[in-house]
Amino acid sequence: VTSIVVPSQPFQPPQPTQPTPPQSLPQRRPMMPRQCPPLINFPTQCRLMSQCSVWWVELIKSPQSMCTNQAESPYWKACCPAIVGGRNRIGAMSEQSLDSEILTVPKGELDRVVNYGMSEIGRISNIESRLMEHKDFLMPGSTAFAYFVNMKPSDEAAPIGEHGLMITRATQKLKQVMRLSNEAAGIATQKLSIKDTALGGTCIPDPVCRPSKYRTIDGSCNNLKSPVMGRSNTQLGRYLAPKYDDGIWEARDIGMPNSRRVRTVLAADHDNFQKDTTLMLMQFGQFIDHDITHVPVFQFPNGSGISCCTPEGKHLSRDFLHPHCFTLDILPDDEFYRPFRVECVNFVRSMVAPRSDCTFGYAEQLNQVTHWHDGSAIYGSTQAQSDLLRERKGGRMKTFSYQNRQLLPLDWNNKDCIGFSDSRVNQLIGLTVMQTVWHREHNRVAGELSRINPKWDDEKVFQEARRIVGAEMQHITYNEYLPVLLGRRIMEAYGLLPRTSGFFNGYNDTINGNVFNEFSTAAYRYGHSMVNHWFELVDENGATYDRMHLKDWFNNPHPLLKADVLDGVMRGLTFTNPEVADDHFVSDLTNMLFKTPESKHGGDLVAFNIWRGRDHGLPGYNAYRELLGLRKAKSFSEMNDVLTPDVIDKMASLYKTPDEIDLFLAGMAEKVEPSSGILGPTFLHIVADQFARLKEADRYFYENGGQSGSFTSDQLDEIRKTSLAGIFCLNSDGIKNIQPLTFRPLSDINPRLPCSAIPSMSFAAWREP
Ligand code: HEM
Repeated sequence: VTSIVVPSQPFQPPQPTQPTPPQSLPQRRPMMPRQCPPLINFPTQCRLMSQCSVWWVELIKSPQSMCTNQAESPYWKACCPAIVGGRNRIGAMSEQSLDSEILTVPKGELDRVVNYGMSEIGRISNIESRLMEHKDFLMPGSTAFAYFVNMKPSDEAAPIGEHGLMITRATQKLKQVMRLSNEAAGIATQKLSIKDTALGGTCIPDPVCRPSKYRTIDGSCNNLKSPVMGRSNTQLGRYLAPKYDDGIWEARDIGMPNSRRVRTVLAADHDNFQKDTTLMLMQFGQFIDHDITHVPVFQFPNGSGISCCTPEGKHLSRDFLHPHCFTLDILPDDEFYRPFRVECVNFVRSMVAPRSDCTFGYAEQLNQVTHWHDGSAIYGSTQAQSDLLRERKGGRMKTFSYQNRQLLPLDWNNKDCIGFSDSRVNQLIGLTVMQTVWHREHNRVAGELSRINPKWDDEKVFQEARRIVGAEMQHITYNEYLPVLLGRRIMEAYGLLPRTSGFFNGYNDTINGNVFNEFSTAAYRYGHSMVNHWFELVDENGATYDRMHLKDWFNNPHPLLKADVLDGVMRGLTFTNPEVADDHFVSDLTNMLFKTPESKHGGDLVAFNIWRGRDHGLPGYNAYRELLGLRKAKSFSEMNDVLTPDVIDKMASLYKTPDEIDLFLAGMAEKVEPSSGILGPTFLHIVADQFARLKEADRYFYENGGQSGSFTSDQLDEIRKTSLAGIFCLNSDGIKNIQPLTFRPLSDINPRLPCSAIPSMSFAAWREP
């Protein structure tokens, strides 16, 4: 199946769309062909550079394919083939079907276990009162507190997590009273509904869906047959059933090697730069991750963070340990932590969600943001969050105006940027820059819409602007970002390539559009490996004038008050190469994560990723090899198809059997095939499949035709002119030059150009008579 279709028309020179601007393009201009040459035997047309981004690998070898002609159009262009189609994906991973025995449980017994589950909340609350008296909560200023801020449940998530916990505890009791095997306890119990029990009130009611051109804020009513699909505060999906120690929720821990040790042996800090991408790939990747997934951890009822270790990094006595602690042990031979005498690192278990089908069964983790790629990182994932972010004038979002620059609104203490759209917004400067730029883009679009449609009220302008901004984000993701991450071959196989024209008609309401646990807890954390030691601040001439070391700037957005920082960071992201996505990570993340000015050391994000995988019961790497059609390894050496002998030897020194190997680091260590983007096969397929779900299962996907939220074809053609470079030109403080493809480094085909050579959409197609 191919989605590349030969255009039936011979090459037509493009029609000028705008008058020629006064700015001139760089002197070293590639050749301008009179007729577009074929590219790997496909006929081509002269298109905007951003619309040729999936052909980067070929274009870079074929500079004669550049076709910018200022007499016709001010924009930077290349000759590349048309892409139409994008249906019938052949690459597909499916959820494991769970066959199980039928359980018959007398009603009285069910009621008893349900009461037990409910009483657990009271028991935990008693423990919590004692711990609060003992001051076992996290204090601002500590690394553990800074970590907690990024993992904090929203007001809406906290009670739902409590519901999930009651059901999980009831299932654990059911296992005990019925003497069930691990498998039966986690899987067969899913045939038992909780609807007619005292926990029935925790079942997620189906919302009443009205036909609408706009997405709901909480993501519900996207799939009309399954209106809760993708809603915020619902469970993650899974490809494979979990391997919890008790089959239900006990973390996968028995007999497993220490996760910090796994990290230090397998993943050293070692700089190696990915030459054909920019650090923007890392930063955009994190931003869209925050749009689709955020699993919070448990907290105290008053919103304080749970402390699982003493402030000096020692273990608490059992009497003072919160039941949701899953502390990370530091072994005595740990070279980094030993001088600080740290033995214990704070780690709290992820919140669990009631199962969407309202049954007993193994625990599923809670996603507190909408699963859809819908801009929820800008707009919030609940009505209350959205309400707090809106200005209620002209369809705008609130801003904090500082020296005539529009920044993100401040939090209650007037200290940091507000976290209603996403509580992780202050985590690092690059992310706050990204959030700010997209926030501004909303207000820019709202301004343009109000200008051409002065009769529209605040609500209409807000919803239309949100719809357009969501579409722009999706377009950049599928058109510019994913092709770099996955490569064109996998993009084609999974039907991910965006079309050059026309609608996508592959909406499928039978596909589960939720984010999957394997994606959020392992595969999509690939981006942690691409993080650099610092953010460079670069000026308009391309010179680096400052560096912000990651370890010194966690959770500190204040530099953005300085006039040149937003643009400086943005330019830095487009100028710098990231670290290679592999099994190496910078020490700023592996020893210094969330270090505060008061502390000398921080946490280890890679050890946390491994630990989180066990908290979520993710099966081992070998199970995913089998799922993806690689050979299930009986011995370590059988993994030599995708792992190097060095990695295999290290794994054999840590794990007893191949089945134990944690998914995250094995996925990162896999060899990358040429033409398969930047990920090894396991993560490549998990990520591709997730983005295929987010496309095909999303009724509001921007390219869809024939749906209530579909754009007109004229509008869609305008959205297709959007590029990340264009978004930066329009929303920076004063960026004047940028390369057209910001995920790719500067080159002859991707030079720094004046912003006037980067197109942006016109709003005429939104004008209402
Ligand atoms: C300096 C940059 C970054 C920092 C400091 C950071 C930090 C974190 C932290 C603390 C967590 C939670 C760990 C836990 O489970 O306990 C996390 C989760 C995650 N990170 Fe990152 N991250 C960074 C960049 C990225 C990038 C570039 C990507 C992807 C391209 C990414 C993807 C993810 C994903 C998918 C999760 C899981 C989110 C969830 O489901 O809750 N991160 N990150």
